[in-house]
Amino acid sequence: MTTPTPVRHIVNFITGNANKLSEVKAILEPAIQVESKKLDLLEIQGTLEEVTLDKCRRAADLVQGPVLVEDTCLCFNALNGLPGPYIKWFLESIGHDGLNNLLAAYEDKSAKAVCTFGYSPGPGHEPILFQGITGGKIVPARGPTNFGWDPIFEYDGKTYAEMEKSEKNKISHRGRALTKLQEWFAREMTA
Ligand SMILES: O=P(O)(O)OP(=O)(O)OP(=O)(O)OC[C@H]1O[C@@H](n2cnc3c(O)ncnc32)[C@H](O)[C@@H]1O
Ligand SMILES: [Mg+2]
Repeated sequence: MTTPTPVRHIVNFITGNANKLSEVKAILEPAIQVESKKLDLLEIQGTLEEVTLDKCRRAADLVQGPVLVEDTCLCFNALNGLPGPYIKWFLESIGHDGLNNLLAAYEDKSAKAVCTFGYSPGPGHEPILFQGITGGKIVPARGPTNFGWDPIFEYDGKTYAEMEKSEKNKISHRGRALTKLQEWFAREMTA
């Protein structure tokens, strides 16, 4: 009897964010090889799922092939989930201090980091979504400031920015979403 040769999967991750790319590579490789195209995709307004579905369809049309995309949200519970998918613009406009100040009037500083990946086999196919959520709280910035809102999101006593990369990837919104993607790839692509 011959043992089946393991299939090596390749994904084309479309993103304009180098930090996301390096985390995705660290988590998926070598089992899934991550290639990438740097494109800033237009993002619609809507629910977390709608934003990623549209981003994924748009990416598949642009590259005319299989694609992986991802949209990240930071949802403040006291604000019923805002800034949510608009976190990038809030962060760029008001920074870490401003984001903390948004919660000044509330006792509840809890937040959810939500990562939604969309995978499409190509144009015309409905994307498949993989979502990961990590609960934490918003705190005054601590740690290196090289990736987005990492310094103000605290999980289990440490901000994401204070963690080793491998430590963050184990418990992060992105790590959790990618565990689901890995399980799906292992199931679907070997069937
Ligand atoms: O091209 P894309 O993949 O869309 O990359 P982006 O940087 O535009 O990313 P999003 O649209 O998903 O916006 C999410 C915002 O949150 C930031 N962000 C994403 N993941 C993060 C993480 O794990 N830790 C801290 N900040 C993060 C990111 O820098 C953006 O400002
Ligand atoms: Mg974006």
